[in-house]
Amino acid sequence: MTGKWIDISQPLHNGIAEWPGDTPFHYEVKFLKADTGSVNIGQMTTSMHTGTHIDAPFHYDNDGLKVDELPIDIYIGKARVIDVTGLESVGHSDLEQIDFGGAERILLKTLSRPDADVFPETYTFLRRDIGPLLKERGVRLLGIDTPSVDPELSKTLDAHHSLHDNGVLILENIVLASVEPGDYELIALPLPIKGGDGSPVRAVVRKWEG
Ligand SMILES: N[C@@H](CC(=O)c1ccccc1NC=O)C(=O)O
Ligand SMILES: [Zn+2]
Ligand SMILES: [Zn+2]
Repeated sequence: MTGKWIDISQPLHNGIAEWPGDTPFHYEVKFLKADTGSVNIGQMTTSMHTGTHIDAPFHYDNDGLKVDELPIDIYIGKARVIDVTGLESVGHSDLEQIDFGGAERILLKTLSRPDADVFPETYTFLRRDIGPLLKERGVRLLGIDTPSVDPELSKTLDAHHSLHDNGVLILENIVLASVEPGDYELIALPLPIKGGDGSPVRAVVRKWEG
């Protein structure tokens, strides 16, 4: 018996918090069935970095890969959820003693972003020494339950670059409040947006039955 799928995505709705200054998420039914005679047709406006999403390296590197160029196998497979609650930041020294179990994907549970509708004043961020450790352990995807792997006011995006320089892709704004540490199967596929700097994803996990 395989476990139930758990949705770890932030529901997208008018009122979800965008990155400060960025495009707000908006969805509306633009054409009503009453008017078209046959169908309701919705329209959505969004930043690529609102809600649960992946960053394409092009987001922070003009020469980086775009969404449609990323390998999809990164976003499907075994992932280990690691509890890092209570830490102001996470780096090499916080993770070096932790067993990743050979997982190519790790999901960090910080619980530092309690409400998807409010952009947090502070949240747990990653330090620049994290990339080499993850590479050494064979990690290819880092997921986190915060709006960014870097602090809000960072202009140098040290954590984004440290991960990128070490071949680790990034998944942000996942919801891990009801997910216990352990091994899971993850699916978090980006949309094939040509030239995209990122993409919303529907992220789901279920307990790994290895
Ligand atoms: N790095 C964040 C987003 C980000 O930094 C951002 C998003 C929209 C508008 C401005 C942003 N950063 C500005 O310095 C992310 O990856 O989602
Ligand atoms: Zn992003
Ligand atoms: Zn990011």
